[in-house]
Amino acid sequence: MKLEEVRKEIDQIDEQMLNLFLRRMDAAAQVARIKAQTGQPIYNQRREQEILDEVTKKAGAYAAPAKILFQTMMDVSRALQHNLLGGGKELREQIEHADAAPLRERVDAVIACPGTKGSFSSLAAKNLFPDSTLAFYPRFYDVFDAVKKGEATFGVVPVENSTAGSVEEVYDLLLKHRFFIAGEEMLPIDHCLCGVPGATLSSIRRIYSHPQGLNQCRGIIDACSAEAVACDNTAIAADLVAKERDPANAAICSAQAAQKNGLVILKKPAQDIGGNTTRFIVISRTLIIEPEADKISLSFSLPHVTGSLHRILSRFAACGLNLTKIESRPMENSRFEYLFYLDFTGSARAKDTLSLLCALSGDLPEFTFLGNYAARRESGETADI
Ligand SMILES: C=C(O[C@@H]1C=C(C(=O)O)C=C[C@H]1O)C(=O)O
Repeated sequence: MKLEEVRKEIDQIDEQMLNLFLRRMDAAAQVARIKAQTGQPIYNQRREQEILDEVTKKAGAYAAPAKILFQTMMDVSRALQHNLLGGGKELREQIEHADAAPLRERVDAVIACPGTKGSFSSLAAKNLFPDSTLAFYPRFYDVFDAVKKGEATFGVVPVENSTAGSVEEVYDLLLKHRFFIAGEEMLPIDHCLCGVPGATLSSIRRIYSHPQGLNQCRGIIDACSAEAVACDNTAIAADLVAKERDPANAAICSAQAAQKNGLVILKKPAQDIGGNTTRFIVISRTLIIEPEADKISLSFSLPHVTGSLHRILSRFAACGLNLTKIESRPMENSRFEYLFYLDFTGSARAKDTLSLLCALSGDLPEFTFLGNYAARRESGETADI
């Protein structure tokens, strides 16, 4: 057979398959109506397993791909049923009625930042909320606590750095509190190695910073043969070095934090890799979706079943949503089970995306919609505060 002939055959098969797929979806819609009358849940694991066992048995050499095909068909059949029965109604209402007032205009807001004046998070906060009041808390934990208690309207915390990777503690706190993400900021991070007046590169024996700062500046720590000492925050490290007045101590922090504490800069930039950038998020107890929101964050857990993550991701891809970040964190009180955290490009107000989110909220264990906000593609200026 010639290529053209085989392709003709494939076209015919596709047409038949498409018709059968449409019939299958119509049948699933009928099942949904019956389930609504009888009060049965949409998901029937036993029935799906029976179908998959049968497919695997009959598909011979193509058992594995046939299984993927049928699993995907059942995923979309369930999604259709969730939508027909108004699944994720609460989420739909929450998204449709979300507050859309821009962050920049919230002049009465109090913004919780980790560290003290000059911390990188506070520089990011100043860019996001130029006219709001900043309140400082020692640790990321305390920032989340301040937002929880209502002491602060929002919190600004770092989530990832281009050199050192994710700030895992922040992901864990986010997944524990299930706060919304209302915005993000990216800052170029230029670290300084600084000490008290009189300190030199050769007098340094201990270098204080947040673990992220230490990880971004391994080269200079090794060059000084110094001990790396972890602190809650880079600006707190600067404060500590200033108070101890020991020329053997140095801090890795922003130039602003060095200046505020009267420290002298021994090396700038102190980081190993050029273009060092950190991404920060705004955490909020209430859902805020600014009009230009184009990034969606969510989390869920998954059963340890072959292909379960792939199947979810393929549903996002089918909706035209591009995955920009995935993180898995161990779940509390369970061994080697994970919560997945995902960022996608997209607007939750777009019809198809909203339907997908609502279907997933009914389908996935521990599903949480974490927000829809304006993605930053370029780094903001490092503000002076
Ligand atoms: C269609 C049904 O609903 C769901 C979808 C299934 C499918 O697409 O085959 C199977 C079981 C259910 O999880 C059903 O219950 O039959």
